[in-house]
Amino acid sequence: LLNLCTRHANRLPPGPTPWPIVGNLPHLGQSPHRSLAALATKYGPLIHLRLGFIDVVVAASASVAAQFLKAHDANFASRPPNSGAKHIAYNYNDMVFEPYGPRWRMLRKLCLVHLFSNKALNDFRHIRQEEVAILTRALGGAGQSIVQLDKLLNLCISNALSRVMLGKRVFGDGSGGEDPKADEFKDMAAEVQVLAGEFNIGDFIPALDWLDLQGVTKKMKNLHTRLDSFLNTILEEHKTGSNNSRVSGHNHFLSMLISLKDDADGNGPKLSDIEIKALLLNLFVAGTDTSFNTVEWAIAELIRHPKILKQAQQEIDTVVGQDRLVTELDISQLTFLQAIVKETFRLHPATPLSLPRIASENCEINGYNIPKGSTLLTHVWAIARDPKIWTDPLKFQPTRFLPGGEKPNADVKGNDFDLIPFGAGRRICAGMSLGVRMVQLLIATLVQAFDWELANCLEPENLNMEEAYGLALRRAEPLMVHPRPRLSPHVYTSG
Ligand code: HEM
Repeated sequence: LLNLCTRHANRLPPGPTPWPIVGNLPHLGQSPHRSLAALATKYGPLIHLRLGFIDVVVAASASVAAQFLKAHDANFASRPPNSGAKHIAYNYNDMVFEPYGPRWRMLRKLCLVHLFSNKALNDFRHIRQEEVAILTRALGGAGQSIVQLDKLLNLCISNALSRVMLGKRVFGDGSGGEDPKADEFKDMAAEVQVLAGEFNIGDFIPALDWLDLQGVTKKMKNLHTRLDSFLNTILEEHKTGSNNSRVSGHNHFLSMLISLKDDADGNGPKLSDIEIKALLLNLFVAGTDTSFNTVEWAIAELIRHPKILKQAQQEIDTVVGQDRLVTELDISQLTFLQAIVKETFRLHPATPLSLPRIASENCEINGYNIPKGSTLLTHVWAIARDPKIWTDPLKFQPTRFLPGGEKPNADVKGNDFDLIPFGAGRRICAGMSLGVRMVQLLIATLVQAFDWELANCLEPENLNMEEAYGLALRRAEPLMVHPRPRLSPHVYTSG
């Protein structure tokens, strides 16, 4: 019996047979999230792969994810070493890749208190609403021109974030027009997501790291230089007081970070310039792409489902009317709209494989051995499409979240493992509260204020809904649209 138990506990989860040296890297293909989902269908919801010399386990069902992120969360509270953290995120001097411990806790607390607590979110609500109103004016004034929605969404979200973090807009003058600097930043943030999502061979076969076979390291270093120069300008402006924005003041996140002092025993949260830049980088990169991709996917789905769009517009018209824009305070009354947001998070989760975690110690999950040092990938995307949990999982069907539907009480906040777009456990998305508010407000406003037509007379059923894999799951083709205003004209000109 003892023998049997020992053998059982030493067994790795099932998975495809690894090739020599490269292991299962060739199994990942162009869309690793889809390949891993297919492997989970074949081998079961807990699979093991060997990527180069690294053990990787994939949690592809709600119950397996709960085993890792609830029952064994303490053992998976850090992230594995990777070239993105080294070359882009200031050699692990950031928060996203900081190992679980006192410094990580300190950074998270700073963000929670100053950015993401209910108080902070309420204090800065007017900023989000002002930026969304600016976006609405820009879209309302588009006339016959074609709008690339993700660009304007990025501008809006980046400015809402930067007004809170830096006391000013980073892009544009607030008139809602396009800005080449914003385009450049958007491209850089998108590149971070693509490069960070790459399975870089050097991360898995250390002996090959120096060869940089895919050219990823070179691209990362180059990108880092550009991002660093962007962040240096921001930091210098603040230090020399040349921040001449109309909305500057000193009551913002960066001024607080700069003014932190050591406590008496020198252990206080004093941050170096590098640590400050790394944290700003984390927040901008993690906060912009995730949010605007989600909103872009939602509008694409609503264009393909005009009845659902109409129903959502009717709900908002009833609660808010057509003479003012919807606000964050209205959202609690918009149950159908909330269901649309949940359905978008389900079908198009911003980070399909979440962010990786690492096993600090050996542990046993579902009777399988998970070796110390294994990378855990939580397959948020596959869980949200699991046919054992969801009826017609590929259908965009917000009613599933309404009373009488299959999941009337599901929440996206890490409590219900069937739907974990923000991850779960100790390391759950730090900016979830802001992300949810921003995405809800943006989708509600775009639904309320416009009817949507696709550019070039494209029929909704022909809209390309393919994904482009990255750490954040973008649309393969950006959504090109004509927004048609549907509210009283003064709504698009006032404010
Ligand atoms: C649609 C919106 C968003 C989605 C779907 C999303 C998703 C995620 C996910 C899945 C993780 C990994 C969680 C885990 O390991 O279990 C994460 C981490 C993180 N997110 Fe988000 N996120 C969003 C918005 C934001 C925003 C707005 C911010 C900040 C401005 C942000 C900042 C972060 C940070 C700092 C981490 C790392 C947390 C840590 O390691 O302790 N995210 N996010």
